[in-house]
This record gives sequence, C-alpha cells and structure tokens, in this order.
Amino acid sequence: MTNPKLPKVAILATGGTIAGKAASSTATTGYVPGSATVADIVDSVPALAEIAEIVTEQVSNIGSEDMTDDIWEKLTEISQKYLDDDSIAGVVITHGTDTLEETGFLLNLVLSSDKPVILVGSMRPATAISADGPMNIIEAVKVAVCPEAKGKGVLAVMNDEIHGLRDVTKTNTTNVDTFQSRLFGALGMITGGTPYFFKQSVKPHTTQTEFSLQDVKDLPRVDIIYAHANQDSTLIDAAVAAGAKGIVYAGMGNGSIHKNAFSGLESAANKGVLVVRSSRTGSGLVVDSNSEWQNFINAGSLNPQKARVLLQLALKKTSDLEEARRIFETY
Ligand SMILES: NC(=O)C[C@H](N)C(=O)O
Repeated sequence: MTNPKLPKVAILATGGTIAGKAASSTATTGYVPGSATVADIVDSVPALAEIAEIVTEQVSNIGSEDMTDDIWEKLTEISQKYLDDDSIAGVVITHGTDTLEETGFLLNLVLSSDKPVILVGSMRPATAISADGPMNIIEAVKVAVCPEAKGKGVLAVMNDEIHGLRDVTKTNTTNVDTFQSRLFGALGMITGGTPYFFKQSVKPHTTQTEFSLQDVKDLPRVDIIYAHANQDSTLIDAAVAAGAKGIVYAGMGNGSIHKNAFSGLESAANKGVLVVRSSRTGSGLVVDSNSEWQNFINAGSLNPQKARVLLQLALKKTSDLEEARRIFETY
C-alpha cells in the first residue's frame, strides 16, 4: 500500500490467531493459527491505507505457542532493521497472544530505538463474526504513528487499550479483553479512533537498557518449575541434568518454596545455576520472606514467563548471583 504523503509503518507478521482461519464464521476455537499471510491481513483491512503507508514482511507464520529462540533472533534483527530505517515511523508486529508477553518483553529489553513498536494479536480468528483482529490492527497502526507513543518502550494494543510490555499479561483463555496489566494498569486507551496516553513505566527499556541484539544469540536454557502441594525435587534435578543455567520457580504466594523442592533448588544454586523465585498467583511482588532462601533471586513483579526472559538475558552478561540480583532490581 503506497501513499507517500502518510507516515510509513512496517507490519511484521509472526502468525497467531490474527492470521487464523476457521471452518465456520461462528467457530472461535479449533482453528488453525498462522494460516493467513501478512498480505492477506493487510488486504482485508483497506482502512489501513488511510492511516499509513504500509510495508510488510513475513517473519514466521506459527501459533505463538510454538515460539522458538530462532524466531526471536530473526524477529529482533528484522525489527531493528526497520527501526534503523529513517523512512519508517514505527513498527507493528502481529503475534499470537499465547507468548506475546514474552516476545514483547524481550523486544522491550533489546531493541534500540525510541520509535513506537507495537505488538498486536487477536482472540478470534480472521474468519469469525465480530473478529477482533481488524480493529486491533487499525488501532495498532494508529498508535505506531502517534508521536506520544515514542520513547514509551514496546507496547501491546488490543481491545482499545495500550499496555506496556513489561507489565502486560494474558489473563483469560478466550476473551477479547484478555490482556491486562494487573498491578499497574494500562498506559492508555484508544477511543473514537484516537490514542490517549496517561502514564508510562519508570523501568528502563529499549534505548536505556544494557541489553542488545547480540544478547538474543544462543540464549541459555532456563526452565520454569511450577510449585504445587506434595512437591519434590525430581523436576528441578532433571532441569539441571538437562543443562539449565537458570531456573525460575513459579512459587506459591510470595514465592514460597515447598520444603521438599527447596533441597533441589539449593543444590542447583550451589552448582552455579541462578534460581529466581517468582509466583504462580498472577499478581503481586515476590520479595524476601524466608532467611533460608538467600541463594535465590526475587522476581519482584515479573511473572514466571517474564522472569524467564530476563534471566536468559542476565545469564548472557553474568553468572554472579549479586550481579543477576541487581539486574532483576533494575528491570
Ligand atoms: N489468540 C491467539 O493468538 C492464540 C494462539 N494459540 C497463538 O498464540 O498463536
């Protein structure tokens, strides 16, 4: 779509339900994510041509439950290539919603630009009645050309809301209002087709971080172990045996550790594996509580999947406990 009078936006497509097709217009589950191309998506929303000159690139076409390190590496490089292009005003990335928060948090930490970068997905396939994808992509492009979106880090636009990728998480399996920033709230909203911003995160992102594209290469293995009643150390020992350099423990409450899992985590930490305590509750901070857990790092407000991303990047810089702790306190 060319209209050189309008700002130029790159739409990079990775797949997801926004590119999904179902057998019937009433089917909202059981569809195939990643079956429409970026060209199909853009062609099906002619109103985009009134907002921006659109250029597109297909990065992958997968359900985001199948996200890999290789696609992360490719996506970060391609995103930075467009951000470095003086003719581009902003970048929109279409993405499945299942791992959108992990990809987005990674981009928020490694991309270097103050241009808007917007992740967008949908909860209903493109073929569904009341599909949410077309309006979501229109609103994402509107935010991408909005001067106020500059310098706010990587953003997610869905369901008329603008969220920061550090804090947003998927909270519902199928509802269109699934993305919430539970602890700190949305950064803004889109009403009547206009983006309105009300706040921004104080945490460093994009141009302010110590991470770069180089850190996305050869990411170390980090496993998440989910806490539960009657737990033991079997899966923790298995993670270490599989070569994990880090473990995120999705603990109970304020990162509480089952006493029978503690011995496995302690022995992992003694072998140099960095262990982060996060929480399976879905909200709140994980802070110091039990004096026995001094060899572990607190995830603060990062949920287990976000803590995993930060721990992977931290491990590219250090294996020192205190230095990794500083990184978790910073971001
Ligand atoms: N709504 C969605 O996009 C879910 C889909 N499984 C995905 O993440 O690709």
